[in-house]
Amino acid sequence: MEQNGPQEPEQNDSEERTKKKVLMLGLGGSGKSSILQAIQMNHMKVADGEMTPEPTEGFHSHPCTILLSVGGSEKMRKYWADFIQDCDILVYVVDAASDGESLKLAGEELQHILDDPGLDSVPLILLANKQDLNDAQKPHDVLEALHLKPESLENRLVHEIGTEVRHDNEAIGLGSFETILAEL
Ligand SMILES: Nc1nc2c(ncn2[C@@H]2O[C@H](COP(=O)(O)OP(=O)(O)OP(=O)(O)O)[C@@H](O)[C@H]2O)c(=O)[nH]1
Ligand SMILES: [Mg+2]
Repeated sequence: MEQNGPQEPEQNDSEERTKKKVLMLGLGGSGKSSILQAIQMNHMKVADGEMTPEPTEGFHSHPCTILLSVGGSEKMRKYWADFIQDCDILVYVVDAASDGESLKLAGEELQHILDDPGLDSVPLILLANKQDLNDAQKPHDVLEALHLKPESLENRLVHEIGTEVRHDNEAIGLGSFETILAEL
């Protein structure tokens, strides 16, 4: 196909391979897209404050990280397993204010993923999102409510972080999330 616009810069494959691949999963409506958007907005705010001529690139193209989020509807969950190849860090987002049934389902879906041998010993970051809501459970209680097999957690690093994203993209907890990501 004929290209009118400027040529895309050639992708440096070896550079891409050194980036950590972070897979973000979670049931539909848990807040994955909101979290990604808030992270991108925060990076741009930093760029504005520093009078950088161009906005800082969003989290998707963070220098050391490729963050991939996959939809969590029932239809999309069938494809989760297709994305876990070469995943270095798994991020699981849970609506901490959801009812017992939804937490149970969130736990079953995560257990299914953790049972995949490809994810053996891959670190897990649990984001207990929607902490702003009155009935939100604390991160550790959310982890307990997922009823994961103890052996699934024994052989991997697990971090639990409470997060909240407001409509104006004001976000709490994402700073700790990014710090942990950078350290893993
Ligand atoms: N109160 C509150 N609402 C949130 C928070 N995070 C996300 N939401 C809301 O929850 C709804 C679902 O958020 P999304 O970010 O679309 O969820 P998702 O995980 O990307 O959902 P799928 O793409 O369907 O898998 C939206 O209405 C968000 O505004 C939060 O921390 N607190
Ligand atoms: Mg989404």
